[in-house]
Amino acid sequence: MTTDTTTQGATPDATAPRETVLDARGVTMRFGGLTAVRGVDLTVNSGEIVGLIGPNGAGKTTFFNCLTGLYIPTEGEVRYKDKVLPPKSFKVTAAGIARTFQNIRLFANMTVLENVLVGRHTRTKEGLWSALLRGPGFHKAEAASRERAMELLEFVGLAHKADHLSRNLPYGEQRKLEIARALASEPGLLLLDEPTAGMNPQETRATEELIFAIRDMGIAILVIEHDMRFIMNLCDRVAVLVQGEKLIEGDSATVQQDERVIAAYLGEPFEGAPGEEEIAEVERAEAQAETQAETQAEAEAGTAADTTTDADAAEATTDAAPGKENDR
Ligand SMILES: Nc1ncnc2c1ncn2[C@@H]1O[C@H](COP(=O)(O)OP(=O)(O)OP(=O)(O)O)[C@@H](O)[C@H]1O
Repeated sequence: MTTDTTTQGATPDATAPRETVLDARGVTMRFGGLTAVRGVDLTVNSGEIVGLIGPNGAGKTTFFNCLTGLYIPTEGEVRYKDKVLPPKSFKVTAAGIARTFQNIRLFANMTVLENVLVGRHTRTKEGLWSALLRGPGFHKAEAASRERAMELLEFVGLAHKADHLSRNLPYGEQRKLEIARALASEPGLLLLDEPTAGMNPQETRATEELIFAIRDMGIAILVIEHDMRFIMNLCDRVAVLVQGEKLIEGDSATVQQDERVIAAYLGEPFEGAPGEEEIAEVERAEAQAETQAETQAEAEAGTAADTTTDADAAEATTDAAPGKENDR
């Protein structure tokens, strides 16, 4: 990777004026009877890396989908730089929000470079006729797009694989390519859905550095992740979703120490919890087996003691038998 690895979790210039990049208010998403997201407010400011965490099924991806026009929220409003977002994903991308997906969505049979070029289409002005006629305007725009795409591949460390088919990249590099493709739309806000899923510790560390470098380019970031160490090290602010609702929001230390967050992650035993009865049954059976084993051990020890006594007694009897010495 060619990014500057000296960057840290704190924003580069804390005194720089902050602009609200994303402003989600009262976002609710219902699927029939299920409320996946309920009244969630969240802001992301320029220069910030904000984390969104929560247990499985908490509604994190659904919330992302509401922000990016994949879902139209049942209630609430999402603004990007003070403009209400249109409910269409390509328009949201054009407005300035790019994203990656939890399940990588690359064009498997396209090259690495082509995948990034696809990501640029919202920023190219050449229309259909220009493309069909392939005039000078088209060639100029195409050359500029390729140049920018190569810069982005250089940035994520994949320039040397520009001609490889994306399906042949190792998993960690596919995630990097997804990020390069998202950056190709020149976003002001990048949403990352589990960017380190399936990565080894080295790849995770490299991704952390890459995200800091993206932030330093002036792109605000909202990231979903299950790796707590990664998120706490990376983020200026963390919001916690539990069962569709925002439980708490704050800096890493505040969130990490919050007992409700710990309980939501580790789980607290509660009356009638699934499996409680089974656990109790296993414990009873184990206790019973232990008692039986102890009783048996005692019984065996007792028998052994009896046998020893009998033997000793027999020996004593033999020793005491008259004429014994004479028999030897
Ligand atoms: N399209 C859909 N139709 C019906 N229910 C859905 C849909 N999408 C998500 N859900 C439900 O909404 C809830 C929240 O799911 P979501 O995927 O947003 O959670 P998550 O926090 O991203 O989970 P994970 O960490 O496992 O990815 C879940 O109960 C899920 O089954």
